[in-house]
Amino acid sequence: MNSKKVKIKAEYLTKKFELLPTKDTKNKAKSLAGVSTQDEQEFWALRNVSFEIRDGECVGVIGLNGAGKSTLSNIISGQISQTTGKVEINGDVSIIAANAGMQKNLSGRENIRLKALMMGMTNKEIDEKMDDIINFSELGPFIDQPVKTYSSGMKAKLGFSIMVHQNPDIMIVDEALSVGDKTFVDKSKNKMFEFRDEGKTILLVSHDMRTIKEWCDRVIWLNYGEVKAYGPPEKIIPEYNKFSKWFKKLPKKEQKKYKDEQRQVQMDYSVKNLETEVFKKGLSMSRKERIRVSEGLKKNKDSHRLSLGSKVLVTFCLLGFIWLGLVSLSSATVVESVAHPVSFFTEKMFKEKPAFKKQIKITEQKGKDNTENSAKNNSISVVNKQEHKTESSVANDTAQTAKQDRGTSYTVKVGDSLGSIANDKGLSVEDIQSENPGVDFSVVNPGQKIKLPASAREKAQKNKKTSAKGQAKSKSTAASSAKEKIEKTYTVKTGDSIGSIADDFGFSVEQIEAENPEVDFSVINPGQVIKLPGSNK
Ligand SMILES: Nc1ncnc2c1ncn2[C@@H]1O[C@H](COP(=O)(O)OP(=O)(O)OP(=O)(O)O)[C@@H](O)[C@H]1O
Repeated sequence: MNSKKVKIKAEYLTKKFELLPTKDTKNKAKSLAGVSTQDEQEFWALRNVSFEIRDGECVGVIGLNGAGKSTLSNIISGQISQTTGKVEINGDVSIIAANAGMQKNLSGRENIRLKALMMGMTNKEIDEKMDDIINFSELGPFIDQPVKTYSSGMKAKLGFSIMVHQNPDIMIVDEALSVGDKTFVDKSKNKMFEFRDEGKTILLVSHDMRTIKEWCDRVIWLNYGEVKAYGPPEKIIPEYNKFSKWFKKLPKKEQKKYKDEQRQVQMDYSVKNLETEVFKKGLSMSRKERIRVSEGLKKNKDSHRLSLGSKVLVTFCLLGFIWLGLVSLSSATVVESVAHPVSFFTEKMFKEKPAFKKQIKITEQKGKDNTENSAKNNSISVVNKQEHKTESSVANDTAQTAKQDRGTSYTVKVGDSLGSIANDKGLSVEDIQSENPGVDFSVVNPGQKIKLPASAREKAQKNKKTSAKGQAKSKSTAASSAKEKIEKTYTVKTGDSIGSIADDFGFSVEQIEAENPEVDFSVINPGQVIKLPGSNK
């Protein structure tokens, strides 16, 4: 038995991608919401992948383009999640792949800090290592340029420098060294040998069989998402080379046919197939083991899909927002709309909001005021304005009454009694009682709905309007007498003369002189107060 500690253990791993045939935004939106579309096609990039990697091992991952190598390294580094199965990782993982985890708009230096912080290093530790990382990367002044301006070799240099200085337990190198220049690759290889000698675990994804042979203790050969073989390089590499030769020798048409058939198998795959494969191989499994495996196969769902619970929650929130929107546009309150949804939709939703209605009424009234005012003299306009203002408030009152009385009911509020309601509405207690024959009015409860007699209500509104007009009239009289009082004296302003004052107020000069016998009107000064006669000429 191998005494070395397991560093990576993968069991019955699968990875399913949804393929969308078009870039249709409708399809994209559906996919994000977790709704499957008819056009959607499943593609199993990994199928039933199981292996173990132990402490200090360097394992190579090989296979044709599209075999699933990067998908596997991304699952192990935690960048994407598997669809089914289990991955056990014991230690810190760092991945270097072309573009892996680089922020394109940040500079090389900023990316170093970001990746190091993500690995749990402190700013002080990063500052101490920053110069070493930059020197190792050989990027010189380009370290302060945005990564989006780097060549693929420069990105690989930066990624590799960051990784070796992070000193992780498990290193995943995905084709990153194939793009660097020879000097850098040699330097990086030496560094990786040092790591391997320190007993660290390395997963190396490569098409270069020489490097795989030179470095790896074991090799995983992936073929169209499946593990075709797993073993020592001296056994696996010749098998793979033989297969590669066979494939390359096929006529183009045959190559295409082979690829299409394999891809079709990847599209037709399902968890059911996986279960059949697993249990066929594991006929000798104990019942307990079968249950454990079965659970593992169901456990991980696609992370980009919403669970049923999340879908319900999202739908509920959306409906809630729509409901609140409708309530804000209607004449009902949220509580009313929830308590009486049917009447909310049939009666309240399509009625104008009272506040909106009130606004229109006031605007109309203002327009009326303006027309009337322009036709009358100033003193009358003051009074008229007061009267109209009062009528506006009657309009407001009426709108408010209409709001309360809309339909035929009134909702009892805290502190209401039958008497107070009757009083407020300008009705008699008997009016209300006769409109609600079955109701016991000895006790009225907040929230209780009572009917209001329609005719009496109109009467009440009329009464209210009349009394408001009466109030306006008396206010107008009061305003006139106030004006008379004000006009008994006049304070002389700059530019006034006895003649101009007499003209302005409709008196003769003699009348003013007679009212002010003590005043010498040959000179009058601004600020001087003079009496005005009691009546006009
Ligand atoms: N996000 C995705 N959506 C749909 N299909 C995907 C996605 N990512 C990868 N695939 C598909 O999964 C399969 C495996 O891809 P992967 O990149 O793992 O292959 P690979 O072995 O690393 O290839 P290469 O040697 O060319 O790098 C491919 O057929 C690829 O088209």
